[in-house]
Amino acid sequence: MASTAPFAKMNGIGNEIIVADMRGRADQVTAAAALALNADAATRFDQIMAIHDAKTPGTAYYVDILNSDGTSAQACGNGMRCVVQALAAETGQKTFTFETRAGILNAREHADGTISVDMGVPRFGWQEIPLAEEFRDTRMIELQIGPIDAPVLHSPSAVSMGNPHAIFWVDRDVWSYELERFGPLLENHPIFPERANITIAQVTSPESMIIRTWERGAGLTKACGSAACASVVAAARTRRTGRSVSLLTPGGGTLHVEWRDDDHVILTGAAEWEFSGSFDPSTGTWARDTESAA
Ligand SMILES: N[C@H](CCC[C@H](N)C(=O)O)C(=O)O
Repeated sequence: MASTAPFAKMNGIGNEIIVADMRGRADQVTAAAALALNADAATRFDQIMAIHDAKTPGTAYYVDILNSDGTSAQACGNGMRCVVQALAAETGQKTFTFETRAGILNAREHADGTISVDMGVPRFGWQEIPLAEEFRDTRMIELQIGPIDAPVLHSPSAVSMGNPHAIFWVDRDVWSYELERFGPLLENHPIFPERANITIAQVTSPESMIIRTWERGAGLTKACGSAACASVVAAARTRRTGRSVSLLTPGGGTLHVEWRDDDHVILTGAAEWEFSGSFDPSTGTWARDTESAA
């Protein structure tokens, strides 16, 4: 059995996150450990954020991201806020430079406790998202679900925030769509060779929208930060909103996204610690710290 690693169960406005401290060790959190942790109600999660020693000079840590089905993700905005809160509490530092599969990423904890993550620049090319076939204009791609002559969802915008996203624009209440039924079909649609995170978005003003996301590799979640970023970028690109938007998410929490003039997308919101423990990164066997809150 490998030695155990400390972890914190946290959430980013309801997005269930495990922050795993893998610093000073060479092993990785395995897919088997992810599946085991997710199978236990106490540690059920959407993403594991595994903090490793830095690989690249100029960065403080490398963060490896696993979905609850054991697959890897390039980006996780809500999870990054949890990582920042955990490291800020430990070190007293407020700003961090991380590396993820999607590249270098800066983040900052503000005086009010909210955290902003620079999610980098969005990509719109069909090969970059990626899509399986050429679409010159990814503001609206041909894809629909439901009856052929009366589709329930159709013509999404596609965006990469380091990870693939499709945003379906809806006029009705986002809760009136059976995302739990359509999500898996769309996530695995052949148009998305690396699968995709599927969001339905209702624009309520030039500065606000309501979103629900079916996450690739995790299913329905209470919030998805990279989907919030993708939604705002896609809405601004299609003139549905401006570039600074508040998003209401299914858990009831709000995220703020700003698509800056320098093309970077900044995600801001809260993060919350729930309890701490230690776990075996190869098997997922875990125990709660005795001094940890309930
Ligand atoms: N919850 C995450 C997104 C995880 C994305 C993941 N499901 C994937 O791309 O496979 C967030 O806050 O950005």
